[in-house]
Amino acid sequence: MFSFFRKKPAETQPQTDVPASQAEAPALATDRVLAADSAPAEPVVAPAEVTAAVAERAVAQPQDKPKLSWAERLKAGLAKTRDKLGKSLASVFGGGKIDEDLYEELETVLLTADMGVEATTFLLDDVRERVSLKGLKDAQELKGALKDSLNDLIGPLEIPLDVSGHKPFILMVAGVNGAGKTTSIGKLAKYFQSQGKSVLLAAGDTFRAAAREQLVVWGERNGVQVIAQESGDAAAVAFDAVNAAKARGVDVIIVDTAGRLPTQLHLMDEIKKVKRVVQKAEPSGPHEILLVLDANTGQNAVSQVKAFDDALGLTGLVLTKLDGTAKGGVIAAIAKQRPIPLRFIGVGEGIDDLRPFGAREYIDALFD
Ligand SMILES: Nc1nc2c(ncn2[C@@H]2O[C@H](COP(=O)(O)OP(=O)(O)OP(=O)(O)O)[C@@H](O)[C@H]2O)c(=O)[nH]1
Repeated sequence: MFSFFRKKPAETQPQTDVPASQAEAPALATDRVLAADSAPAEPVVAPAEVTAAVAERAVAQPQDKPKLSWAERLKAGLAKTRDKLGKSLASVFGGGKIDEDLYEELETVLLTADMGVEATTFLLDDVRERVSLKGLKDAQELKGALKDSLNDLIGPLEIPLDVSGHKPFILMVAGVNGAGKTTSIGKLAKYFQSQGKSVLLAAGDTFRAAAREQLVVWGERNGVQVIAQESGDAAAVAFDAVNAAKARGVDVIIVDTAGRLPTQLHLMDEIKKVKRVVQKAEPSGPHEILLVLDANTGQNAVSQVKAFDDALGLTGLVLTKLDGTAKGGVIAAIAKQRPIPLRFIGVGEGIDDLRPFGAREYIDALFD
């Protein structure tokens, strides 16, 4: 489980403004938890398995490792993709003249980096055009042309999320099981807090008790308000949370939802209902519907984007776990087939390892 949700030894526990009684009893589940800023009226002790799961996942974040810059972490995170892509490209760009054999080699490399057929065809055509326009002759000059083509393709996905237009700004998070939704929400909450925004989380993953407890405990320890219900449906949690956020003047509300596959039609109906109910609580919302994708799924991520977009009308994407995969090229496939803004990318388990997507820095980390 994600490191900042894991329990750490006592001496490394972070200081928080949560009362000691709460901090020492993180495994309390409440009928309705108004974490951090108000004590629950009648707390109920969580079942043993939930308690154990929470203890396992709870809190902790100061990292003992030396702090690397984002550019360094991005580069380290993309090592696997770079290794695969870079090594193969090195042989393509290695020397010699630009000819059909070389384009064929390039095509294979792009396909194996999970860019997909459409993006690969686009990139090859675009590179050919650049080569003839600039009169390039040498294979070594191809690298710059490819980087520029890739930038033209994925650059339009770089549209940062601006939460200043609404108060509360309602952000709904969707994705398949285990994509990294709950952990990304923790990272996003910290990210918005660091921008001086107040954040409220709606623990709308009502299928997995541990996911709810995970958010509640994490919220308590980090001064982030969490709305959760021990039972009930996700839509009800979202409705309550939006109203609470309005009443409390919160800047950003993030609604977690349970993982689901696009083929599970009843669950897709359920998440559509969450959206409709959010709209009942606040007609202008949700202001952002984010799909969290696990980069390891490669081309399957594109199918997920299409299916969730058709069902919900996505406004943004989060691509996690780029650090554990050689399939980083999937961004190009998404850009070609369903270009939805890629708001954030995740390259590790640390709280700071999720950042806004920057096309140029991504390409540089991939090639250099
Ligand atoms: N290496 C790495 N691991 C990550 C990243 N983001 C999330 N994870 C891990 O992915 C696993 C699943 O994350 P969760 O947040 O529980 O996923 P989820 O989508 O909420 O899961 P469900 O609630 O079951 O749908 C955890 O072990 C996280 O630590 C990342 O960018 N890099």
